[in-house]
Amino acid sequence: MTGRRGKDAWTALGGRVYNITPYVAFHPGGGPELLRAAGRDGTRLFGEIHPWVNYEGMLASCMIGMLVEEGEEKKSEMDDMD
Ligand code: HEM
Repeated sequence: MTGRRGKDAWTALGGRVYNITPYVAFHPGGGPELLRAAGRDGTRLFGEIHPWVNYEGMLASCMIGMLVEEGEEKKSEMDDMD
């Protein structure tokens, strides 16, 4: 609950969306620094600071899904059943 209005903070990295909330307290660069990427695509910011960090491994259990462009959402068969 470190995002805006008491919600979880999400970011996108390399085309994947992560809930970074559980990691905020552990980020070596500090919580506020990490949260600069919250609510947006953090790929460029991340790469400017530490491109060598293996975020895919570190945040594997925090992954939510793939980032898609607006209007690009794939409709699932489940929607048709509604
Ligand atoms: C979202 C995923 C992120 C992960 C998994 C992550 C992970 C890490 C790790 C492992 C380090 C230590 C690196 C080292 O000592 O070689 C670090 C340091 C740092 N991170 Fe991140 N980071 C993330 C995002 C960000 C973002 C978005 C920013 C800035 C906007 C940021 C800013 C920093 C800074 C400034 C340090 C350096 C701290 C120091 O050397 O004192 N990080 N991060």
